[in-house]
Amino acid sequence: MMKNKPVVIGVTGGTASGKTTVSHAIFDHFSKNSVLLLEQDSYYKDQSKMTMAQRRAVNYDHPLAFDTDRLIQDLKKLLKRQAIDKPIYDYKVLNRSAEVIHEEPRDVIILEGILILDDPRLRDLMDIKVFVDTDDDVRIIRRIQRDMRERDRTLTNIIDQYLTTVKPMYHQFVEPTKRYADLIVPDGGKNQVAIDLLVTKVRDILQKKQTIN
Ligand SMILES: Nc1ncnc2c1ncn2[C@@H]1O[C@H](COP(=O)(O)OP(=O)(O)O)[C@@H](O)[C@H]1O
Ligand SMILES: O=c1ccn([C@@H]2O[C@H](COP(=O)(O)O)[C@@H](O)[C@H]2O)c(=O)[nH]1
Repeated sequence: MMKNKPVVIGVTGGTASGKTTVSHAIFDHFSKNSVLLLEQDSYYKDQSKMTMAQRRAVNYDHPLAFDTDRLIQDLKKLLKRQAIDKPIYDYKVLNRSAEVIHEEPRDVIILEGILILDDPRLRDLMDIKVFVDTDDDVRIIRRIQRDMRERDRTLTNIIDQYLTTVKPMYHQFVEPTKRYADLIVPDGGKNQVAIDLLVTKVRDILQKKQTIN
């Protein structure tokens, strides 16, 4: 019997708004084999041919930093129930790793990233679009804590990057995509009502797809 098209949920918002936390909260409501988490960050362009100094100078908050064609190609494959080889991004060396993760198609795909609603081709593949809305001051505090702890960054480096690219790009490219969202979630992963609503909606879509076939 032909399998149904998977449900695609897009989760966006500024850096450190809580996208990953929300995505994991949704993920936890389903069995591991039925949900796939796809991070836009995995699709940063290959920078193997660049020096470390050149990598440090990249604007990682601009749509052109991503290999969006590959992301779209992979998402389309998953929608056709085909497996993909997902790239891995390493924030410490500012480049894609030489390895990939083999991912099997799943019933639910959660696509998470700062600029997933910027490209209409990606938007068109989503069933539900979510914007996690967190105040800028809270996000920069969280980013400082996280990037020092997990991404090998210094305070000076984080502040400099935030002021030169992260903040202006957020206002130019990320925040304007809020208009495309079906649901705006304040308070991210701690917003249990929003998480419950999303889980209910995904279950509803899955059930309808099963009934139709
Ligand atoms: N509601 C919250 N309250 C407190 N800390 C949070 C909350 N949501 C996320 N965080 C923390 O903030 C950091 C960034 O959250 P994350 O979900 O990774 O954001 P994003 O994926 O949008 O960059 C993480 O260290 C996470 O644990
Ligand atoms: O090499 C890199 C690649 C990305 N970034 C920053 O990451 C965030 C997006 O990730 P979130 O988990 O949504 O915060 C983006 O703002 C980039 O600036 C980086 O610093 N270095």
